[in-house]
Amino acid sequence: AYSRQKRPTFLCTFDFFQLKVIAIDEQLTVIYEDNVHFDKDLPEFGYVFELCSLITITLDSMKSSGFNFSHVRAFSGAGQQHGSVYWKEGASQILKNLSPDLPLHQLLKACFSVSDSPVWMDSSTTTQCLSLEKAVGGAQHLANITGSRACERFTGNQIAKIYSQNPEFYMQTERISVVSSFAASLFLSAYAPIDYCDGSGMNLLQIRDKIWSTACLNACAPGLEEKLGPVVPSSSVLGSVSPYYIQRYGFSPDCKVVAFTGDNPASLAGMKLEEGDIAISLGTSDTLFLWIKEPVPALEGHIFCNPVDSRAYMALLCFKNGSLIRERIRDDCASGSWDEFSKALKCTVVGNNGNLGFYFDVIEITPEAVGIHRFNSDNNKVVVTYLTHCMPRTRILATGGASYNKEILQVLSDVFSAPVYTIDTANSACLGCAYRAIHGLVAETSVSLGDVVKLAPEPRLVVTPTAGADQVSSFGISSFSISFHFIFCMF
Ligand SMILES: Nc1ncnc2c1ncn2[C@@H]1O[C@H](COP(=O)(O)OP(=O)(O)O)[C@@H](O)[C@H]1O
Ligand SMILES: O=C(CO)[C@@H](O)[C@H](O)COP(=O)(O)O
Repeated sequence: AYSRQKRPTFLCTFDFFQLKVIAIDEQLTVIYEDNVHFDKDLPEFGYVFELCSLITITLDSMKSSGFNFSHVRAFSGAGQQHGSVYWKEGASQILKNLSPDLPLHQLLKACFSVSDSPVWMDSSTTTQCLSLEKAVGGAQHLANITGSRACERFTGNQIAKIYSQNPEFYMQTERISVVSSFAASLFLSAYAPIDYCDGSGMNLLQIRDKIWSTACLNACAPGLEEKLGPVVPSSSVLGSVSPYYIQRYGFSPDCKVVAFTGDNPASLAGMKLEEGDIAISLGTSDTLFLWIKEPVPALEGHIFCNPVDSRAYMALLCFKNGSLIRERIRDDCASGSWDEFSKALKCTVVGNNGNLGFYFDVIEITPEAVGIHRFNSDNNKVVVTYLTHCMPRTRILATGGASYNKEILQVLSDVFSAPVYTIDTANSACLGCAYRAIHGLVAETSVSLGDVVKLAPEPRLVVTPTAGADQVSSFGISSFSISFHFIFCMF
């Protein structure tokens, strides 16, 4: 099916639970899409190797389905933000000499100095966060430099913890990648630089100057700049795909690898976000993000460099208790069925007669809170202020696994009093990387991503606010972030 003249651009996204792949042709039409999950397909492996295994499984399966890799002009990818991978001394030599007869996870066995690579869900670095903020003159000052106050999951603090608890592992490390640059390194068979956008999820990058902050690096671990390598614009062509993929899968030697980035930044590209839009990704985490022109870092939320336009920025709020909570509630209250879950939502009146609950099974990031907090309509504990954040023209662009659920999108629409749109795939990060791959080929000529993808399908309207929803007083809530939780807790 893929041997037609059109040359597909191929991309993948990675996190530590699943790998997704999408290929698009020159008309920006999706011609291949697949997901591989760890738990189903790889129960016997552990961690970073699992990601390598997923890449092999996915590419092998594309090959056996007849996918013509020789037509791929460029690809890019995305990975969960903040996670880190520690390459052991000598790993770059092993990477350079991969035998195409063997799968990646077998070839890279001796390559890692830390076997349990930290992922974004890790919250065990409070000590390191406090010390980083102190070292640079306080939380707001750190936010002014790096876009965020010190966050437990951010890579700099994770590195600082590894250095303080296992200095020998740190010393044996020749390179530290984030998940996205790790995956790009596999395709280049050489260490890939970190892109500006994922670099700004580390508490280490000066987001205005786009250089590592010496003060932050020094506060985390010695010799860190060398282990991190350079940072590059997110649209950079990093090089050509390595001989391993040419020989094993038939990629063209001209196929370019465009810098990989974070999953949320890639979704921003995939959803073709416009000013005034709010994107909401309902994946494992729930995230809300916007395209912004000027960074105004605060103590809540994050400002990242924009993955599409190096002069702009991206604001993001991340909520840890996302799909995993919805799954728990589905299992507790809806017999484990999304259909039952949706029916329950559908027959709940807008505003749930003033009953509401906040469900933080694990310590939440935004806000820092834990436990289950439910309030009935007589309870005064919820501070009432109406949402004022949506402009009349605001569109909510929803993505991620839970955006398949129309009833959840209806609640979203009612809470924000704004129409909710989706794109044809919930894998917007994947699609965004395909767009970024094409853009990478022309980015140096100052063509914008918007120009490259202007023919791509526009987001589709799925739901509009229920009449009167904006008048329901129980929707009065104290902050934007609380509102975001509230929408999932109505039944
Ligand atoms: N019909 C549905 N209704 C609500 N949630 C769903 C539905 N289908 C899938 N999900 C949720 O989507 C999540 C996966 O979303 P996805 O965007 O693929 O995750 P990730 O953030 O890891 O890339 C699952 O954890 C699951 O709970
Ligand atoms: O930490 C963040 C954003 O700051 C998360 O959004 C991660 O980027 C991973 O998200 P999931 O794919 O697990 O939802």
